[in-house]
Amino acid sequence: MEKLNIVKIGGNIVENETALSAFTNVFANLKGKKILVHGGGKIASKLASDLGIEAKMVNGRRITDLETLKIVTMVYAGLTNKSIVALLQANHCDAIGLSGADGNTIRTIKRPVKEIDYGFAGDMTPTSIHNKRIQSLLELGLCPVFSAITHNGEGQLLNTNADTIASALAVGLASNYDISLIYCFEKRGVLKDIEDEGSVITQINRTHYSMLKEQGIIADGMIPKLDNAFDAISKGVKKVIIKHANDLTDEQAGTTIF
Ligand SMILES: Nc1ncnc2c1ncn2[C@@H]1O[C@H](COP(=O)(O)OP(=O)(O)O)[C@@H](O)[C@H]1O
Ligand SMILES: CC(=O)N[C@@H](CCC(=O)OP(=O)(O)O)C(=O)O
Repeated sequence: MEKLNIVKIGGNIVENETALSAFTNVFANLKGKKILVHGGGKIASKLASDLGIEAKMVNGRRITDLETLKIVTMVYAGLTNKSIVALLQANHCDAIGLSGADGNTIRTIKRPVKEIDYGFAGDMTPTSIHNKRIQSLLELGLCPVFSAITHNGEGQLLNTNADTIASALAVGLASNYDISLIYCFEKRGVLKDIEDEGSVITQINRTHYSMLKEQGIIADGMIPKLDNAFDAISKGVKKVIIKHANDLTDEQAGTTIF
């Protein structure tokens, strides 16, 4: 099977001009078929605060009311997505920026209200990913760049966690490609001690993860990231790695999920 790299970059890289420029340069030069997924949560929270709207997060997920949905759509599917595409184009990577509504590439359902009402948050279903459409973009030689905005097929935009989008794309395309799913962020990998960049856990399985979560060593945004990573591995994705954005091409770097 042909190889496909699906790379996700987090908010700390996206909001840092120098880091983003260095990352897009390296990503643009990756050989073969590739997809980029980006977050931008920090920029959205800052803009919301500037506009007098308080960002509300529960378990690493944003509560997305109607006003917040407008902000995240402007930030993720607008400025952030187009800036990244322009940087990739400047590096001779033929990128095309997408929300899930574009080409109906990712259709989600509004998260049902249980104990918490997450508002306009979109959840994946087994048929969310339009693999044929995405495959045809890849066959055209384009590099799809996905923002964290999806749609429900009935005119409603929805906010979907970017780690989840990357994992769902990898699972959805796993029958067509030999996939490496790479989560890039601002640390060297999953760390035993969050203050020590030298304490990278090189390999992690579910049992080890549960133990470290119980001990509070793995916390915050790393929990949904690892949940998505294990979900991908259990559903046929060959390789899932969490690493520093500067280490994208370093095969030895980061934490491998198994
Ligand atoms: N054991 C750990 N190792 C590395 N990062 C961790 C760990 N526990 C918690 N974290 C936190 O998880 C964050 C990554 O999640 P998140 O902020 O959602 O990143 P992103 O925007 O890249 O998806 C890191 O910035 C770090 O603060
Ligand atoms: C529903 C939900 O939580 N969506 C995320 C989407 C952006 C994201 O995932 O950004 P990072 O990768 O930078 O965290 C949010 O609005 O924060």
